[in-house]
Amino acid sequence: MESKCSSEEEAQAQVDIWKYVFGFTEMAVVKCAIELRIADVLESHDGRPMTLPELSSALSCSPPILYRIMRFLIHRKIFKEIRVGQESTGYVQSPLSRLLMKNGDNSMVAFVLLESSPVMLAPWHGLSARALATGASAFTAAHGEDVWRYASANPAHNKLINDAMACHARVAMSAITEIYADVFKGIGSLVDVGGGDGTTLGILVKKCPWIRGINFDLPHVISSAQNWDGVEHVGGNMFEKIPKADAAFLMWVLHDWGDDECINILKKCREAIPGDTGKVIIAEAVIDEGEEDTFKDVGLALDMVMMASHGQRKREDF
Ligand SMILES: C[S@@+](CC[C@H](N)C(=O)[O-])C[C@H]1O[C@@H](n2cnc3c(N)ncnc32)[C@H](O)[C@@H]1O
Ligand SMILES: O=c1cc(-c2ccc(O)cc2)oc2c(O)c(O)ccc12
Repeated sequence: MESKCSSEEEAQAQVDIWKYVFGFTEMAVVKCAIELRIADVLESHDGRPMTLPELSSALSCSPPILYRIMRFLIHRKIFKEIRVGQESTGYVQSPLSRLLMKNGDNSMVAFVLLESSPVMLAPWHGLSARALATGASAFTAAHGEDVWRYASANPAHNKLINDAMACHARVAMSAITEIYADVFKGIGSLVDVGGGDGTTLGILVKKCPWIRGINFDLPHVISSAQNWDGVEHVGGNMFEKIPKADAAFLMWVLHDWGDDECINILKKCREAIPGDTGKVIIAEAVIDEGEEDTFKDVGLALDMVMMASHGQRKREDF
């Protein structure tokens, strides 16, 4: 059956296609804003607007180039421009630009730097080859080894991953401990399997001080993890043995793996917890096919990241 488009739809398509033609510019310019520390400098101006000469001098940037960068970011509502006196305008922060401050609350800087790193971008060029073949992930095709092996041999990339995961952990754990507080009642010890740098458990133990935390991850991740009160770090391989605890927690781990590997991880969790009272708590992004939820775009993008990086798909799809 032929589907007819209205002339308005066709006109809109002529506009929309440019979003994809120039899609990469958003990530690139946001990364540039982070590197220049635009949000940090504006924040240190005590909420007062900064004019172009003031901002370019504080950042040691060329004013005409900074003007164009700011025009782009303001159009996308990342920063705001307000009137200063009769003649001039100045730049100020927005809720979005505050997430681009290096040490801001809920900073997403580390996540942007991971996703825009050359190591992460290379596999995207092999996505169609991945769809046509049944072998390794696009990451392995691009770099010759899987993400975790690559990270263990490249400390700078390992840090990018762990810092990015910590960004997500801070946001996710503040919501999880608020909304699902009851899940953690009565748990004496909890092992976070693939827990990264321990941020997740650091936050959990602070909110639920009756829990003794065991942060379990690959040895190269544990060797650079930070210290957290009430959290012990253990290095190892979750496919071999997971430290014993009353409960096992898995966040953003199962979606990295295929079905057979997930079954093996879950079996190892089963061996680590008490047979009668043990709990396995799983925190994952869910794509709900039926409903339009606020984070649907993010979930679908994350699914593509899984496909490019690990070769997996979100499990609830099938
Ligand atoms: C996507 S990250 C999630 C980190 C953390 N759970 C979070 O949500 O912030 C997956 C973690 O699994 C860890 N991992 C991968 N293979 C592992 C293995 N065989 N044994 C233990 N941890 C592993 C990685 O090092 C990484 O820290
Ligand atoms: O957003 C990501 C990114 C990665 C990732 C990190 C480093 C690489 O060299 C490739 C991919 O991995 C993720 C992941 O495993 C996950 O569970 C969620 C998000 C991401």
